[in-house]
Amino acid sequence: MLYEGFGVADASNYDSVNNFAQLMWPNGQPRFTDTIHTLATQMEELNKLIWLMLTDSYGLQEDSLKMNYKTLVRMMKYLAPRPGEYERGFFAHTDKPISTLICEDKSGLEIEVNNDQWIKLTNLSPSSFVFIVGDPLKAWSNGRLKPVNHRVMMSGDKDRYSIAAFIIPNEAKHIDSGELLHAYASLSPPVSN
Ligand SMILES: O=C(O)CCC(=O)C(=O)O
Ligand SMILES: [Fe+2]
Repeated sequence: MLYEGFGVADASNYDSVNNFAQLMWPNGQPRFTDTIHTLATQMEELNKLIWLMLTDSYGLQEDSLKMNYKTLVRMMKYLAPRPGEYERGFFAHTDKPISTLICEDKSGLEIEVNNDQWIKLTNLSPSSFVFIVGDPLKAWSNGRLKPVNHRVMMSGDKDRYSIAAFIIPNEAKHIDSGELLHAYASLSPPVSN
């Protein structure tokens, strides 16, 4: 198997992580719970900060990007490919959550910049996080924010580990920029896709 991963739903909620841990380890696993909960809380904070930077860069109020969400943390492992091979670890896609933060221990994440032209994100420091715009942010921004197509490609002889925090809307809801369109009207035109 080249790829495996598991996710913890609502991971910034201590009880939710604890319930998950008790399913996996009936005697509890406080260290796991503390680690995942702390990680999720901090990744959620970082995400909030980036949302603030987005609204601020459009000259909008802080609360104009107001969506109820939960944070799902997923830990992933990609096995090294056969020697000399360049192998797909995760198919090309855009993210359905509002936004995603990813950190990786070894490069592998690639983004599509033009039709079928891929760039590998390299030289990320171990403490770097990649912010990925999800499909709902495209709707929210009326096409200005572009959900980037991304994938994971594996090479070399080391396995790769990554951790993602997915910011998932609480309920399926129709997102459009609605009354914000007026605020956007004075901004640059929407990005065409
Ligand atoms: O493992 C990664 O770095 C990316 C995974 C990913 O894009 C996803 O789970 O949506
Ligand atoms: Fe993704």
